[in-house]
Amino acid sequence: MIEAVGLTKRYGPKTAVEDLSFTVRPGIVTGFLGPNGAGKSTTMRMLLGLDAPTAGHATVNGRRYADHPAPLREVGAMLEARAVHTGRSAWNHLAALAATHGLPMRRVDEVVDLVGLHEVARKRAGAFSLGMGQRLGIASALLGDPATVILDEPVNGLDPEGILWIRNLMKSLAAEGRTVLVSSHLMSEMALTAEHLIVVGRGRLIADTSVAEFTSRASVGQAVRVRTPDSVRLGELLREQPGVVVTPDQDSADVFDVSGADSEQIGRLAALNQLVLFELTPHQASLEEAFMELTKDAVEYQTGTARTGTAQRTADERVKETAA
Ligand SMILES: Nc1ncnc2c1ncn2[C@@H]1O[C@H](COP(=O)(O)OP(=O)(O)OP(=O)(O)O)[C@@H](O)[C@H]1O
Repeated sequence: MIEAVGLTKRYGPKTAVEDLSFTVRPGIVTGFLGPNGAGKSTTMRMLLGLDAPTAGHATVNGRRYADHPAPLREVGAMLEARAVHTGRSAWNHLAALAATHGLPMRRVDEVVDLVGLHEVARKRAGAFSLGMGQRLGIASALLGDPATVILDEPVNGLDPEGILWIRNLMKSLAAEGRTVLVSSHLMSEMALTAEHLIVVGRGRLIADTSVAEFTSRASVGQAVRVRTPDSVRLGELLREQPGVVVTPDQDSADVFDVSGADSEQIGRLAALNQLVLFELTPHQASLEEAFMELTKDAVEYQTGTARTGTAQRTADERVKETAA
């Protein structure tokens, strides 16, 4: 069990995390979700005692991380881009870690097998691919057989096979009764992996909800794809309507998505103003769109429609394909 109470972190005038309180329960995977810069890594660092909170506190199984006599047995963590670029072999790296923490050497072989690094365990870890590096990071996190596991963006940069492997690993760790907290900026990934979600934006709590609840709320949302040569004018008219959100398409100036108004309302508005329509297509808002809608005011470095852009969708689709 992880508990954060009023966690706050300021770097000079910059508030990275503000008054964040949440509980992470054992037995399920909890997704820690938020756009880039939302404060996920900073929060995780505070949970692990690597950053001192400006205010508030965090405990793991009732104690602050630093107060655990054998923290590696209590909490295993892999923080983002934690490079193990070293001349040591993977096995030696893990063995050194085990020796420092008084863990038995047989545990090194166990975790090497668990993460599928058996074949390359004696090779230099510095020459590892990103995926192998992630596996080694996870092996380090699991070395102490911890009751609590914290992983920062573990699927970043992985191929579909690696993503599937991490997803299944997290689920099995939770099924063993462990507390599993995993951060991501991809809603679709969390929908496939986590049961519960803690969503943050600009350092603040935006939602603390089950994935099922989030998904059912999100799938209610309808959007309409509009294609018109009068996109600027129609977009302006739609934005004047209460509750209507217009999202321009990245690839075509004639296309935009509308939520908060249905096809009939959009068609009538266009007719009233003598604007030409080429297409009106209702579609269900995807989970990713629902997440972006939820966090749209909390995105730190927004570049036009970048977060709805092609790269994001491609990653999203890849994850879905892997699940299929
Ligand atoms: N050491 C630091 N000094 C100053 N500002 C910092 C520091 N660490 C983080 N920040 C700022 O705090 C905010 C939260 O950063 P954090 O890395 O925790 O976000 P994140 O949700 O993990 O994002 P990402 O997914 O991009 O890693 C950002 O605005 C970041 O620039």
